[in-house]
Amino acid sequence: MNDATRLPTAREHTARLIEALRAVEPELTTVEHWGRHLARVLGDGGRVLACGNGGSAADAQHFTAELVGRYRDDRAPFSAICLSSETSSLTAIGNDYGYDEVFARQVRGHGRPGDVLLAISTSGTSANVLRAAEAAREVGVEVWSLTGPGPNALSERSDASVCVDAPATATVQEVHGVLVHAVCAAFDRVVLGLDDVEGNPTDLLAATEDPPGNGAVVIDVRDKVRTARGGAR
Ligand SMILES: O=C(CO)[C@@H](O)[C@H](O)[C@H](O)[C@H](O)COP(=O)(O)O
Ligand SMILES: [Zn+2]
Repeated sequence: MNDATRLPTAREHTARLIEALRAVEPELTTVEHWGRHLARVLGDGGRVLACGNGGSAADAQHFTAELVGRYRDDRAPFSAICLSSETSSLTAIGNDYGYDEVFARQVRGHGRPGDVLLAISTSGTSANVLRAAEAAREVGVEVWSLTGPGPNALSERSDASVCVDAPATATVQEVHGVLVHAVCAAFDRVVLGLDDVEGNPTDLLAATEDPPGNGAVVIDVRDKVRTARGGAR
């Protein structure tokens, strides 16, 4: 059996993962930004949607569960829906409109301007995920994607994306899992007012990273964050 068809040993598998994690390091500022931006969107009553197929469906579901439940520390729940977990919607839409529409139709149903869609695809070419990204942009939902090597069709349909440059689907999925947790940690650092990696208190106002003049949103976030912290002022 030649090297292309041979399945890696556990040691080789782990070595490939370490290499892929090193390669994705320049993208970590993007996922930190996503976490901080989500704190503003969800704190203001917005919503995040997530979707993917197979292992990426599991990643999408894992992500939304961290936000509705909790990542590490206790806090208020936030609105996050995994479109791949809605079995009755998935089967009905798939049956009535075709599998390519299963996520897009849900995006049109749940998404509101300013919301975020996290679209996950290792190939970056799955038709139902591409349709979801297109539908999101049509209704004013921001599209972030986690993909394999890029650029690809999904990254080209996204407002921002992190493309993991690894040849194996399994490795890409494993790196996506790390990135999902990194987004959640950045989100919680803002919501819970925890120190950032340099030991500086995370400043909620700075975290919005929006130009001045959007005061109402910031105030709303502060209220939600106070609730998230259990009402402490
Ligand atoms: O988990 C795995 C492979 O590790 C599979 O279930 C894999 O997710 C499926 O083949 C998906 O259909 C792949 O879709 P995508 O990541 O290319 O969008
Ligand atoms: Zn898998």
